Amino acid sequence: MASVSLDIHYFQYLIWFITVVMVHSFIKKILKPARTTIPEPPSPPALPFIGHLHLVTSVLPKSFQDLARRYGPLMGIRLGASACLVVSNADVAKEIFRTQELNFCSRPEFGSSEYFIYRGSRFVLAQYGDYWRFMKKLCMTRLLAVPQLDKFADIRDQEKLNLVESVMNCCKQGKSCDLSSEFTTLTNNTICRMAMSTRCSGNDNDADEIKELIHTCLKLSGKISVGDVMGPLKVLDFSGNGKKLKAALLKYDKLVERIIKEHQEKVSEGFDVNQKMDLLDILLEVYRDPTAEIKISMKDIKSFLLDIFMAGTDTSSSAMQWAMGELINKPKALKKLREEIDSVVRPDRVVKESDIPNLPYLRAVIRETLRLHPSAPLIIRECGEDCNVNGFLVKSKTRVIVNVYAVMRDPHSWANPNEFDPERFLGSSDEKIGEHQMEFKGQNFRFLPFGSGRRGCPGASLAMLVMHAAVGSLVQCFEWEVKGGERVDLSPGPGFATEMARPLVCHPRPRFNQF
Ligand code: HEM
Repeated sequence: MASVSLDIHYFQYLIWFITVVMVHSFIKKILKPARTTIPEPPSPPALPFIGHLHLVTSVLPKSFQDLARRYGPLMGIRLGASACLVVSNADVAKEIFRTQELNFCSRPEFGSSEYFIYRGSRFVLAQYGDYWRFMKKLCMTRLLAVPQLDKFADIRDQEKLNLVESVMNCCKQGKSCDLSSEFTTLTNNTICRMAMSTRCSGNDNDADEIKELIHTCLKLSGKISVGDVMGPLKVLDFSGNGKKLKAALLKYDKLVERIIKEHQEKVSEGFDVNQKMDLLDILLEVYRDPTAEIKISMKDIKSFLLDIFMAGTDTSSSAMQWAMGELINKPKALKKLREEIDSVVRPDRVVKESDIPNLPYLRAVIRETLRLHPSAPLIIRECGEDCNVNGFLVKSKTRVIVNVYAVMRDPHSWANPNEFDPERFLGSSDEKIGEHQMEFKGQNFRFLPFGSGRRGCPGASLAMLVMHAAVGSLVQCFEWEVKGGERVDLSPGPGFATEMARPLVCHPRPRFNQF
C-alpha cells in the first residue's frame, strides 16, 4: 500500500517537473525572439569536409571578391575546417571597424600560433585587453610616434641612398636589377637600425641574418596558415613546416638575446643621454620601470620586435614593387611623376622625406598603389559577443575577415576600380581622400590599406615616409623598363597577401649620377 502511494507521488512530481521545464523554455523562447529570428549570413553551397575549398583559387582576396558579388557583402565561407565571415564593402566594414568596433577589436588565434615560441606575448595577435592596450599606447606615444620617427630620419635617408647606389651599381655592371630584393633590403635595414641599432652589436651581419630569419618565418607562417583548413589535424605537422618555423624562431631568439645583452651593458656603462634611443632601448626602459602600468617580460620584448619585423618589412617592400610595376606599365604616369619631382627637387640631390608635402602626384601614386594592391588585403578580427551586423547574426568567437582588396575595388565606391589612376586622388577629383593622416589610417571606409580604429596599423606613418622617399628617388634617378621593353607582369601571387607573382626584375638606366 505504502509503495503504491509513493509511486503516485513520484508520478505527480514527475508531471509537475516536466510542466515547469516546458513552461520555462516556452517563456524563454517568447522573451528572446530576436536571437533566433536573425538569419545567419548567406553562404555558397558547401561540400562535406572541404566546405567551399572547391570555389576558391590560390589568390584568396580575389576569390572572396568574386564570391561576394553573388552572396553579398557579408557572407559565410568555410575552407575545410576553417570557418569565417567575409566583409566586402565599405558599409559593412564601417560596422566592424567603427559602429561595433569594441566587439571586433580582438584577433583570433590562427595559423602558426602554436609553433610560436612567444605564444601569449604576441602583440599583433593579442586579444583586446590590458596587455594589448598598454603596448599599443606605447607604440602610438613613443615607439612609432612622429618624434621618435623624426630622430631616425637620417638613418632612413642613408638607407634610401644605399638603395639608389645599389641600383646604380647594377647599371654600371650592366646587370638587371631585382627590385623585390632591393626593396626588402631597404625595409629590413631601416627597421633593424631603428629597432635595435645593429651597430651596437659591432657585427655587421646581424641585419642580414635577421632579414633571412624574418623571410623564413614569413614564408613558413603563410604556409602553415593555409594548413588551418586541416583543423585539429594540423598539429600533426605533416609538412614539417611547424618544426622548421620553431627552429628559425629559436635562432632569432638567440640572436636577439645577444643584442639585448649588449644594450643592457650599454646602460650599465652609463647611457649617453645625447645618444638616440632605439626601440629596444625604450622597451628596456619600460621593462625596468617599477611604476609601469604593466610589467613587460623579456619574452614580450623579443616577441614585439619580431612582430614589428614581420608586420613592417615585406608589407612596405611589396607596396613599393607594385608602385614601380604600375608606373613602368603606365609611361604617362611615370613621366608626370618625374616632371613633378624635377620641378621641385634640384638634380644635385635625391628626393628627401621633407619633399613629400610638395609632391602631390607622388602622394597620389602611393595611395593609388595601396588601393589596388593592399599589402595586407585580408584583415582578421574576432567577434566578442553575439551581435547583428547588416541584418545578420554574427556569433561570438566568429572569425571575421575584412577583404579590403574587394572594398577598395568596389565599383559602387570607385570609378573604373581596376584602373591604376593616381589622378583620382588629386585636388579636383570626387574620389580624393583627405590629406589628413587619419584618412589613410582608416577613417574613410572605402580606403583601408592600413585597417582602421584602435586596432589599425601603428606603422602607417613610418611606411608612408619610407615608400614615398624610395619610389620618388628611383623615379628621379633612373629610366625604367623591363626586358625588351615588355610590360611588367602584374599578376598577384598566391596566399593571404597579394604580393607580385614574380619578382620585379628591371633594366634601369641612370638619368644622372650623384655617386
Ligand atoms: C605598406 C605598409 C603597411 C601596410 C599596408 C600595413 C597594413 C596593416 C594592416 C591592414 C594591419 C591590420 C589593421 C587592422 O586590424 O585594422 C596592420 C597591423 C599592424 N601593423 Fe602594419 N602595415 C604596413 C607597415 C607596417 C610597419 C612599417 C609597421 C611597423 C614598423 C607595422 C606594424 C603593424 C603592427 C604592429 C600591427 C598590429 C596592430 C594591432 O594588432 O594592434 N606595419 N598593418
